[in-house]
Amino acid sequence: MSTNTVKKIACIGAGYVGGPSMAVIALQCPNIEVVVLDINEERIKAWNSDKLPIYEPGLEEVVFAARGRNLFFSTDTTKHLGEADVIFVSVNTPTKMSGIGAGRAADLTYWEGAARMIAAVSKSSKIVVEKSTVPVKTAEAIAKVLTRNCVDPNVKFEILSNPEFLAEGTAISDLTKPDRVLIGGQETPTGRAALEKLKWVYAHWVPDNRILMTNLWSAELAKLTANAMLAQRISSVNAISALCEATGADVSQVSYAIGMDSRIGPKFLQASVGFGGSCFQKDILNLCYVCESVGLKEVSDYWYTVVAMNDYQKQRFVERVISGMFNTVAGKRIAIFGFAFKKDTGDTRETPAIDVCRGLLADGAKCAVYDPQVAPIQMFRDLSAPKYAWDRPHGWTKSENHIMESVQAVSDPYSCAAGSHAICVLTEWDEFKGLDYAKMYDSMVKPAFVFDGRNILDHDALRKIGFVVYALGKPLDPFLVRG
Ligand SMILES: NC(=O)c1ccc[n+]([C@@H]2O[C@H](COP(=O)([O-])OP(=O)(O)OC[C@H]3O[C@@H](n4cnc5c(N)ncnc54)[C@H](O)[C@@H]3O)[C@@H](O)[C@H]2O)c1
Ligand SMILES: O=c1ccn([C@@H]2O[C@H](COP(=O)(O)OP(=O)(O)O[C@H]3O[C@H](CO)[C@@H](O)[C@H](O)[C@H]3O)[C@@H](O)[C@H]2O)c(=O)[nH]1
Repeated sequence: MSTNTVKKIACIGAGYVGGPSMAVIALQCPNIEVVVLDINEERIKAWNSDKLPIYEPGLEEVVFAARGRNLFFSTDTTKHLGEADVIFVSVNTPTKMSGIGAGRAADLTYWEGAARMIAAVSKSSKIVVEKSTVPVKTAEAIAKVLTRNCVDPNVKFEILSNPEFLAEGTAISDLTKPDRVLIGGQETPTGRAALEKLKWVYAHWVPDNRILMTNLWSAELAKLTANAMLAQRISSVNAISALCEATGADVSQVSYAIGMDSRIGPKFLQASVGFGGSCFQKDILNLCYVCESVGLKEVSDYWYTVVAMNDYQKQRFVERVISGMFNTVAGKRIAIFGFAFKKDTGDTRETPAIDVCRGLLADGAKCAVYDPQVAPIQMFRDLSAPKYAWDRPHGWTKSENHIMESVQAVSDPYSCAAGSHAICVLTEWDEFKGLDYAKMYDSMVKPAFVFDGRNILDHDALRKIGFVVYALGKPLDPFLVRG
């Protein structure tokens, strides 16, 4: 038998990363027992039910195939952490809300809690794998927590960094056919042995040349850098979208033209109302904070502009809506099409829809929101939560009355548009492309506006119906240009 054999894997954190990534490992490695653990009992209950706690194309098939065979979801951390030889930690690493580094630094409370749990129950040596996105050098801190808290001095911990690059909405295909799997470890004999063990797990389905092995700090930093560079592309094209509107250029044509340059490439050049999601902003702020803490203020300032440009883009969109509608939206019903941060997910973390709705509500609008995957309770929570409160297991539940009064969650797009002055497209759901806009037009207040924050609709067809159309980064409709 190979010395690399892993018999049991446990994962702390049954969220968007822990759930899907462990399900794929279980499916691909039927001889390894995989147990996903969480402190959130409701979440574990949902993972064990027919209605999984997250929506992700292809996820049900994978979970239903492996669950009960070699994939388990549990809250019994003591038993399963004690038995596992490899432990992934995939807990949330939110932005700090208070204290030193508030608003930028990563809050490692959950990570430290997980490390203390591992130390308390470990009676045999373990490989502990950082799956969460963490600041560079976290492995060093975690090693100290583990070794100083473990009751048995013979127990050894080897820490690996194995950041996750999946994107929501495509998680299962990203996990099944990853561009690369990155594993960082210590450059010592025991570190190299641990690297080989984890590589052995992935080698069940990932080709050898796609499994990269680096030192710990490179792996930790590569994750933050990948997200920073992806977000930077979006902020760059969004910056150009503003210039397009001012000059009559068309951002889709500009993106296409530059994307044909093989050095630039065509992906991630889609102008939008702004990037959202739980990772980009958090990880850039985290990167900025790491830079600052080692005295690299200029480097920090450089990356910070990516977030600042994203905030500008969301604000710019709100201002376009308000100025287009005769400088006021007070008392006007605005149909919001899409609340999730991207299509094919029900996730609303840091979705640009939150900032756009808040901006419109602040000007007195009434927002009617339709999203095929987002539950109304989630929308209300998001619109009333303080910044960064969402990324905590026992999150924010308070809803402010004035938000409840001005926001309506609607279960179909036609009722959402009826009686509205404008439709704002904030998520690129495919179903929005095939709707009967002529029917909607007839039910709306005139002039009826469409503000397409994703550039997914047929703008010429909408204009023919009679809509005044704003398309992000495209030549402005004369109606919207102030005389
Ligand atoms: N969401 C993504 O697409 C994505 C992709 C790559 C990396 N990441 C990173 O992965 C990490 C996890 O992200 P996520 O989206 O899965 O978060 P999530 O909030 O969906 O899941 C984290 C889970 O950890 C649980 N948890 C926290 N502390 C715990 C503890 N001590 N014991 C047991 N469970 C605990 C929480 O209850 C929660 O269910 C973050 O660092 C994130 O930046 C996320
Ligand atoms: O050209 C583009 C591409 C994306 N977006 C927006 O950018 C955000 C993020 O999209 P995406 O990156 O596809 O989804 P995430 O699930 O946030 O995945 C990112 O963040 C994850 C968490 O770290 C990483 O693992 C992934 O590699 C990285 O793509 C969304 O609001 C998108 O609508 C654009 O506006 N224009």
